[in-house]
Amino acid sequence: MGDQMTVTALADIIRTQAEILETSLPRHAYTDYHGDKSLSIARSKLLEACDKLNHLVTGPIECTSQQIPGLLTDMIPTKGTPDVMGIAQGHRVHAALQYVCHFRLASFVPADGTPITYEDLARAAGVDTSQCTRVLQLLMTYHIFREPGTRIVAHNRNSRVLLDEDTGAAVEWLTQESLRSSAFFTETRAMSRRWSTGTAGAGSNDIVAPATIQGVMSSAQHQTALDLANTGVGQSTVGFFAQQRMNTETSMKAERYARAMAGMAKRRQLSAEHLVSGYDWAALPFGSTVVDVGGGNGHCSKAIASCNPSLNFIVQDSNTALAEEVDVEELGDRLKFMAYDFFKPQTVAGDVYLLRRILHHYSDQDAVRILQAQLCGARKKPEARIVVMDNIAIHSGTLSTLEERKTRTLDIAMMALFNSVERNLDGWKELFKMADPKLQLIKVTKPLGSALAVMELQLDQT
Ligand SMILES: C[S@@+](CC[C@H](N)C(=O)[O-])C[C@H]1O[C@@H](n2cnc3c(N)ncnc32)[C@H](O)[C@@H]1O
Repeated sequence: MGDQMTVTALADIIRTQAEILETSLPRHAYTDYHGDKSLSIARSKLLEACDKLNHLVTGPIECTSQQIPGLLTDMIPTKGTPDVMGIAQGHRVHAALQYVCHFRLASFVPADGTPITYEDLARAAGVDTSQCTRVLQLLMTYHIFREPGTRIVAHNRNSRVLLDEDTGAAVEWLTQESLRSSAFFTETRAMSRRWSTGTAGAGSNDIVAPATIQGVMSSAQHQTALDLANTGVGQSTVGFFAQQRMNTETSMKAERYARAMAGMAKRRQLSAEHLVSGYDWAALPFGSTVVDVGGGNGHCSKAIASCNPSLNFIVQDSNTALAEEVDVEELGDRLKFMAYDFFKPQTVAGDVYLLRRILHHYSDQDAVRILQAQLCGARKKPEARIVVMDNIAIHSGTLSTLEERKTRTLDIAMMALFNSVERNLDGWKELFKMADPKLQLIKVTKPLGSALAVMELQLDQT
């Protein structure tokens, strides 16, 4: 769907696709298409057309061509999302959400949809009534909370998701740490460029740092925007996770991060159900052991184990506190937790080493170290597989703009948080080759509705 389409042509697409969804699915359940590909396609066509329509009607900026001569005609044909100024102000909305999460406003609004006055809500949350009202009224324009009468507020479908502890933690983390890291995004890039010693990417104005600050410089070059936002120049460059073990505040952040990850995983596109369907677990020999590396609270292993009674699972993670979270009692001895640092040589001789949502957090250099550590285990059994479930970045223009936007957003998040990257298939192949030239990618599957692909790897024994 190009930018050349007319408003009415887009409206026609919207009508056709909307009718397909409305006649096939219950109201408000347009994501519940249960593996029906045609409904999934109808939904994505509908959303794509809405986005294009919005873009076309809004234009690049909310002003008239008289105010800025030539601007509208120059800019409408370019690819992009509507209203540049609007996008540039997105952080105001994030600030409002941050406020709501910090003061737990959602928890004081009755969950059953009955309203509460702004005054009562503010009193319960211990905040200023006027501030709280202004914050909520902005969010209402984004369909988060509703105002069913004068000076009262109630939950709607969107605001209610904040009541879920994990989802609430995800929104809080995104609007706090993650938002802060975004604010330092360009500064971090500029800093590492300025302090480069004149090699790749350095410009003629680059400063060669004096020897006295070499230590700070080399650590600063590896700093992420998140490090800079949290600790300042040259401080704590050992990475987000390690940094979180430093004190009470950071351990609280670590807990919130873990919860936030669980919250993100609750989105359908990241559901563990795609891992269950995306790999032929039933084909593994009876009694096989799946090693869930960086498996967190074991929710993925639990989902696979429930459908594959002949398999055993070892969930490894550096944060063993996560093991407390998920009830795995019904699986008995089939699922065990183990403290493990995935940069250290793997000691368990498993049949499958599962790395789900691990490698995309790391630069190529560190991701190679993680893979090589797992190969120490994989070499113990000739048939052992490594299964990587992660995002595969798409080539520009191959999917809808909305799908591409998700991948590109994640890519920037990875750069800001971890100095890492969302890899396309060639990038993944290159990474595997760097880990070991004998490590072969034997299968790639992308389950319907999943944001992540399943990549199966095996060491070539010849
Ligand atoms: C994004 S979560 C992914 C969790 C799980 N695999 C999933 O797909 O939901 C990353 C996990 O890696 C763990 N982790 C981080 N650094 C680690 C390390 N050095 N060794 C082992 N686990 C680590 C974190 O505690 C967290 O549980």
